[in-house]
Amino acid sequence: MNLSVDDNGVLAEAPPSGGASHFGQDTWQQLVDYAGMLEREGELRGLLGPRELKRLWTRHLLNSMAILDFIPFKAKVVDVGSGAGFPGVVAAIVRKDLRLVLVDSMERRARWLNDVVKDLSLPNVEVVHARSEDLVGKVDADTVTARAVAALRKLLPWTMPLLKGGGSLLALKGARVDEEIDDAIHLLRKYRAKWADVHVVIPFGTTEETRVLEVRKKQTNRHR
Ligand SMILES: C[S@@+](CC[C@H](N)C(=O)[O-])C[C@H]1O[C@@H](n2cnc3c(N)ncnc32)[C@H](O)[C@@H]1O
Repeated sequence: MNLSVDDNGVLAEAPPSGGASHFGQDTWQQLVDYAGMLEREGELRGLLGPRELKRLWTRHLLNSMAILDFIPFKAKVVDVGSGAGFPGVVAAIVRKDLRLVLVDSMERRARWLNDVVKDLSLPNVEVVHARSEDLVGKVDADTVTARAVAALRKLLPWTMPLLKGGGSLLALKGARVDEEIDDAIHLLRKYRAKWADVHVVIPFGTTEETRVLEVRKKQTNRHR
């Protein structure tokens, strides 16, 4: 692991090399600026513990990128339980074609997310302070994302009603994702899942496998 001490004496993981040529200079600079905000304020504002700062890039920023290839071009994305901004803020920075709604039920986290949007000038992001359950009938997303929010059996009722027919839930999951799927089989049927698939990804700049659970919602029947 590559650690560095910043101007404020915070011990944090350094960004991986090659980011600017992979993502483009401006995008990479925004990611570095976002990491800087988290290093300065993340612990103070109750977003990340000191242990997490030591793996801010690999465990959080780069890990969040695992979902990006599964989001359609120009999709409307709802990130449920964004917290510090994972994966929603990372998606907004790297994929400028997307429109993102970052949802968190905790007011101080919604405030943090609004500060990030303002400081990084992210025009494609809206922050909503709400429980995802309260948004049913108010949003119609192509993609819903979630990381470290709840086990699938809880997540399905919170997220599937926010999706339009043919849309996908993309959840970053740990190694026990298959058990979570087994545990939620009856709910997959109830919430009109067409299929569920696990994509194993090694995100840019990391060496560890990450699992992206994709649950595709059935198309809505059209009556003529
Ligand atoms: C463990 S944190 C994970 C945050 C972020 N996704 C990450 O990966 O670091 C879970 C977040 O989900 C939020 N949350 C929990 N239940 C929620 C719900 N029903 N609707 C919206 N947000 C919720 C919490 O406030 C918290 O910020």
